[in-house]
Amino acid sequence: MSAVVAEGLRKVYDVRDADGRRRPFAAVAGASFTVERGGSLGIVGESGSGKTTLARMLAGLEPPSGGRLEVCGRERTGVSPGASERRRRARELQIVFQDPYTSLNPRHTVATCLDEVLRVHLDDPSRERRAERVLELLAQVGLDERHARSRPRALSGGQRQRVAIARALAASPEVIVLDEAVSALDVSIQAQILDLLDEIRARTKTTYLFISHDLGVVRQVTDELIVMRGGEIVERGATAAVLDAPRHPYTQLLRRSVPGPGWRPRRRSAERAAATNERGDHGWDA
Ligand SMILES: Nc1ncnc2c1ncn2[C@@H]1O[C@H](COP(=O)(O)OP(=O)(O)OP(=O)(O)O)[C@@H](O)[C@H]1O
Repeated sequence: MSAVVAEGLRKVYDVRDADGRRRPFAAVAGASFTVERGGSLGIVGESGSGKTTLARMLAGLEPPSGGRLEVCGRERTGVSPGASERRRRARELQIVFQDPYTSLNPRHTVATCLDEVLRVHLDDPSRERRAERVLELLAQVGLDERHARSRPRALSGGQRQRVAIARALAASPEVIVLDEAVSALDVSIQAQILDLLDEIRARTKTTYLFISHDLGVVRQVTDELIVMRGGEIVERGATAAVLDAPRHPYTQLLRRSVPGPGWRPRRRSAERAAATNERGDHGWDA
C-alpha cells in the first residue's frame, strides 16, 4: 500500500514584485510522487526550491493550490478537518522541523509536551503508562529524567530537536516527515537518531520523508530520492543511482559541491595557490 501519494501538488503564493505589483509565484509547481509503506524518500534541492512548502502541504499546515494528496490511503485535500479527523491525521503523519523552538510550548516541561500527545494517542493512556512512555521516548533520543523536568528554553538546540523527534514518535505515526530535523545535531547524536529511525522503520514499517542538505545522511537513510529545483522535481530514482550517476545538471552540481576527502576552504586553497603557484580556484585539493 502507498503511504503517500502526491499528484500534481502545487502551491502558488501571491508575491509583490520590486515595483509593488502582485504576481503569482509557484513555490511548488506540480509535484508527483509515491512513497510505499515502510519506504523512505529523500528530498533534496537548493535553498528556496520548495522542499519545506511541500512538507507543510503534506502535514496539512499549508493548503495546496492544486493537485491531489493521499496519506495512508485517505484523501487529504478538500474541506478542513474536524477534531477527530485531525487526531486521526496526526496518527497518520507527523512532521519535525529544523528549529522546533516555536512548536514546543515554552510554558510546559518536556514531560508535559510529550504527555499531551500520549494522552491522545496511547492505546493505554493511564497516568503510569504515560509517565513510563515519556521516559522511554526520551531515552530513545538520548535524554533523561532531568530533561523531562526542564522547559524548552533550558535545553540546548540539539536537545530541543531531540524532544521534537520524541514528540513526533509519541503519536506512533505511520509517516514521519523530517525537514532538516537532524542537520543541527552533532554527529554522534545524529547517528543515534538515524539508527533509532531505522530500527523503528524495520519494526513498524514507518514511512519517512527526509528533507536534508546532507547527501551523506540522505544516502544512509533513504531508498528513493527526488531532487527539486525552482519548485519542480528535476530528477528522481533510487537514492544510490541518483547520487552515483546523476543525470540532471543540477544534481551533478549538487553532487560536485559536496566536499570530498582532502577538501580545504576555498580561501586557503587560493592563498596556498598564490604561495606555491598551483591552481587553487576550485575549492578542492586534487
Ligand atoms: N508564505 C510565503 N509567501 C510567499 N512566498 C513564500 C512563502 N513561503 C515560501 N515562499 C517562497 O517559496 C519558495 C520555496 O520556499 P521553501 O521554504 O519551500 O524552500 P526550501 O527548499 O525549503 O528552502 P530551504 O532549503 O532554504 O529551507 C521560496 O522562494 C520562498 O521564498
